[in-house]
Amino acid sequence: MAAPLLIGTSLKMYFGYQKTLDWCRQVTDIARQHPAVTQGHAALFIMPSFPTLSPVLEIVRDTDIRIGAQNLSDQPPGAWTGEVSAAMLAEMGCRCVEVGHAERRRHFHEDETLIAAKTAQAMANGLSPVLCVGEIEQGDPDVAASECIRQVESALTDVPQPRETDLIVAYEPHWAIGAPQPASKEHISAVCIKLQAWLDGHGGGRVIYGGSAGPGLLSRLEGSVQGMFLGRFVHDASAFEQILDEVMTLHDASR
Ligand SMILES: O=C[C@H](O)COP(=O)(O)O
Repeated sequence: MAAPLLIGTSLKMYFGYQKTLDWCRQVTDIARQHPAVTQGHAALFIMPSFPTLSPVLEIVRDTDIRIGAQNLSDQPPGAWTGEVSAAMLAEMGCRCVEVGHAERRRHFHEDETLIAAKTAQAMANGLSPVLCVGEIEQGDPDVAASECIRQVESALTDVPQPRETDLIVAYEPHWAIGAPQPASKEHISAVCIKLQAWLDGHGGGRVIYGGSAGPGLLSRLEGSVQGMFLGRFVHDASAFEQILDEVMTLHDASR
């Protein structure tokens, strides 16, 4: 059977505590009964804010939904006030963690050295990095693909080979994040196919797309991505169900 499509979301800092738990319960209820999930065609991950990780882990306890943090420290446990270690996230039951998101690069000045250290910390503790890469300005997809490959290579600098932890690469063109619509399907496909080919030759990993993604996009991408990294357009949890319906339709069409 083909690997399940990865359908994940970061809730960023949009929701409060109670709304996060309510939303996660809704999505978990959808996942429990949706054939795309129960038949193994979709694998879900959710990245809520730090204070909600523990109750959200409890909400998804009897499912295979992966929970991850939106950030981690680049350091092992120690005197780093206000930071959260990869070791603690793994101990809690997190299975993935976001690294290198455009908002952290832009607003928190995270540079490539820091992103490489965070990626290495994640992997050393068995957390799959959801490594976000993408070009800043809209332009030629070949140039964008080269830039993304360069960013992935840089992020993996400190990771020992062969890699022992799964890598998820989220292609998120900065200009398409928080926009009215995603990048064009031609642009996304051209970049993701090149990025995936590079990963296939360099230790593996799976490319998903994020940036104003919502219902309908996965179908339009016709197999050129291995999943979606969703934001605002799944804040209504029913959108998650629509995307899982698409996964099922794609699966049925491929038989
Ligand atoms: O983490 C998710 C991405 O940055 C996409 O967010 P967005 O779909 O709200 O643009």
